[in-house]
Amino acid sequence: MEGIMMKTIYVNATFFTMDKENHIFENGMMVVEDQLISYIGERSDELMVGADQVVDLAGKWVMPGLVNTHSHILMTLLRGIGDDMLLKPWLETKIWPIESQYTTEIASVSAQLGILEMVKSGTTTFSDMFNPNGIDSNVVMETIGETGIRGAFSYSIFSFGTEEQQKANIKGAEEFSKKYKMFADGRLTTMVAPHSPYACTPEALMECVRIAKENDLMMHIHVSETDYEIQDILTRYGNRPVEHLRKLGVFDQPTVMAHGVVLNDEERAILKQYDVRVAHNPISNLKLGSGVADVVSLLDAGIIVGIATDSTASNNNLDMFEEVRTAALLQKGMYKDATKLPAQTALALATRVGAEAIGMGHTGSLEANKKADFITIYPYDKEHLQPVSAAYSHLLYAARGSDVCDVFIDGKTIVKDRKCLTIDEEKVIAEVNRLQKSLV
Ligand SMILES: CSC[C@H]1O[C@@H](n2cnc3c(O)ncnc32)[C@H](O)[C@@H]1O
Ligand SMILES: [Zn+2]
Repeated sequence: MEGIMMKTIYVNATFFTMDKENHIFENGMMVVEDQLISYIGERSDELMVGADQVVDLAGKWVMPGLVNTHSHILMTLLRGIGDDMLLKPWLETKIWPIESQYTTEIASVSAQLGILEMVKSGTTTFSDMFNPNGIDSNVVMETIGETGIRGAFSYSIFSFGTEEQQKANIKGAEEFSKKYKMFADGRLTTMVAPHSPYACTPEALMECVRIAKENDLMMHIHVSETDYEIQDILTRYGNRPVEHLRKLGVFDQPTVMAHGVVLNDEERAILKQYDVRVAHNPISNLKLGSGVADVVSLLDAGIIVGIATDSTASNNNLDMFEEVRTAALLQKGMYKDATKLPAQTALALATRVGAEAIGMGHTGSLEANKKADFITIYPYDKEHLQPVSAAYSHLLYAARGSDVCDVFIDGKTIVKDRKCLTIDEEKVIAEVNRLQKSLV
């Protein structure tokens, strides 16, 4: 079919566009030409002319695929390891020692399991950081490419080990970032990902800025996750993390900072000034006992915020429906004000705004000229989605990842009737269980 334009028309569904006006088209129509949406709106017989395929969605809800702005799919095999620990001992006594045993096979299978879980729960775009220690990242990237998902996959930089090892780490990150900047038909890209201000020296952070600048890449970094981190950076460098990174030039490049749990007004003003985006990981922050990010204040300050799961070792699932619901409920509870983070705003953070946060504004909403990345839910046979009349509310407050029926990315069917067409589900599950035994 190469070179031939395919025009597919989706009808008989309710379309939640998640565009800025939050249009909803009941019994609407969406036209997809190759990878792009060319029309979304009321049903029009005129536009049916020349269609290669008309798909009857039989009463389903259609919304843009969810956007997970901060994940670690290579850690999916670590689900259930290191529960009930604070971040520092969790990383230092559990996660990093286990990651030092990683092989390329473990990394690839973990990535497949993570993506399988993501797509089957409605995520079509993700932004990930991985620990490259001991693995062939080319193999992992090829594996990810085959799944059909969209996203950014970032080779992390840590200032650990000998000087030689640190140099090799930075060199590896630079080569990887360049090689895969435009990969898998443009679905996959890279960012430059220093782990954090506490795991990277100022010199390493400045090298990251250089790589990002020279290659026109975004930065992705864990920042201001815990009180401990604030004190640690203050003691080591005389400034809190945001000011420390600002001074080193990190925010001169478009940056996504994961967490932002511990921020003051002055820091929010800096983030706004430098257009730093925040990936909010509510469940991971709760589980690691880090706290609750003040999303309302971030949004009030005009900062772009996306929603994220972090890894299955601190979550412990990749269900973005659960994540965004938790995000909304936490702000209401924290402010003792039920009007905070209402359904439409929260869902926008998990779709269109999240996509913008990670520099992927070409996806995240159902609009003409955007990528055809969308998911369907059939509500009529699900008790928890009745009565169907309050659909918008249900998407935030009642829906689950397991409600997702079909997933389309770049106009291609990735999941059909809850079966992933690009990943051998049974094989991955068997391999995960075999490999996990070799790790612990
Ligand atoms: C930066 S590459 C991925 C690497 O980061 C570690 N990690 C996972 N979750 C967190 C978190 O919430 N804060 C800090 N570091 C985290 C883990 O070692 C991953 O492999
Ligand atoms: Zn993380």
